[in-house]
Amino acid sequence: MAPRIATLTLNPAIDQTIHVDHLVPGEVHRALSMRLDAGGKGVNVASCLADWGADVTALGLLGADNAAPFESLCAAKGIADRFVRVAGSTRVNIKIVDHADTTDINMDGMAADETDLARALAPLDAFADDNALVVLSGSVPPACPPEIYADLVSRLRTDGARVVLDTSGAPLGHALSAPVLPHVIKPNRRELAAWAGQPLDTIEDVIACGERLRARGIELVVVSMGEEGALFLSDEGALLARLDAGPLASTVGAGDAMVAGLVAALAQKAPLERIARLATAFAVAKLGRAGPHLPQRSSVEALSEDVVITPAQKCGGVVHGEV
Ligand SMILES: Nc1ncnc2c1ncn2[C@@H]1O[C@H](COP(=O)(O)OP(=O)(O)O)[C@@H](O)[C@H]1O
Ligand SMILES: O=P(O)(O)OC[C@H]1O[C@](O)(COP(=O)(O)O)[C@@H](O)[C@@H]1O
Repeated sequence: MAPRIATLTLNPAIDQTIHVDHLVPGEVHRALSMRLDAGGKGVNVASCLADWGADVTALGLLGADNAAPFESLCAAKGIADRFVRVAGSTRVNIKIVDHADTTDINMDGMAADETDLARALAPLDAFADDNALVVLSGSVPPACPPEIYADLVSRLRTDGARVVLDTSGAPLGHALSAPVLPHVIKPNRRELAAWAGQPLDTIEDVIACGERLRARGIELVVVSMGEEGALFLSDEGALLARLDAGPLASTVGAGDAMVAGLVAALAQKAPLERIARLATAFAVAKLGRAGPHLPQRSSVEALSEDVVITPAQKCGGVVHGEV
């Protein structure tokens, strides 16, 4: 039986993407176009999984004053909307896209009190069992304890659920030093370096750091590295996966699409190479589109066949760090 999939987004965002020709700090710009997308990490993961054809339940907190884009997204894609509405507005994050880069300006978000958080998490109690796959994604709202993911991982794993974690900063630090660890993590290289407290300049550095985490008991460590691709580390080995992207519509949400792809593969109990292919195909497919959307499933499958997989031994060798 296919696992039931839920995403948790405690700090969602409406992404306001503004296209300009050439961004110059300090200058006045004329926008070429603007769009608004319901976003935030778990929302994007749910959206890509729904495009893939998976049944997915989205949990978290939404500001009641501007919940409409999230409601439309869930309705359009058949995502089960279990978000709790709270007084106020969900943050708006600014994404400035020019000919070369995407510049992100992310807000803190609405403060959430204990009652809000308890209400947002309550549906997980009924959801989490040994056939559940739960994705915990993104930053946490102001005033939310940074240990929240560490505590949740323990609670979900006690109930038998498999847990994928994609966060950064203090919430990641707490989750990685807790006694009970997530099954899967997907930091990007910068987030992993911040956790390690040292630069990870080479692929060997990234592998060594990922292997330290695996040695502590995380089953699958995926480190995304932008256009360099991503590293996938499990007890099946270490793979580097990469695919040239076509014209980039927006890099926002590429990491979330990658998480969606690895969840899609985990739901199929796929081996490591298939996980790496599908996760990379999801990410690259998303890069061609603005907003957290994928093309039809057959196109994503076709991309997955084109992904270039290199055993990590060939790109530097597996390094086993200290526990
Ligand atoms: N310019 C690019 N060319 C090819 N693949 C890319 C590019 N940018 C991102 N990707 C793919 O998307 C994945 C996630 O992107 P990344 O920027 O590392 O994540 P995040 O959004 O979490 O920072 C990468 O591992 C890679 O597979
Ligand atoms: O929760 P955070 O870390 O503040 O990030 C939120 C932002 O990240 C996104 O989820 C995109 O994330 P990725 O580009 O890492 O996939 C945006 O939709 C959102 O604005």
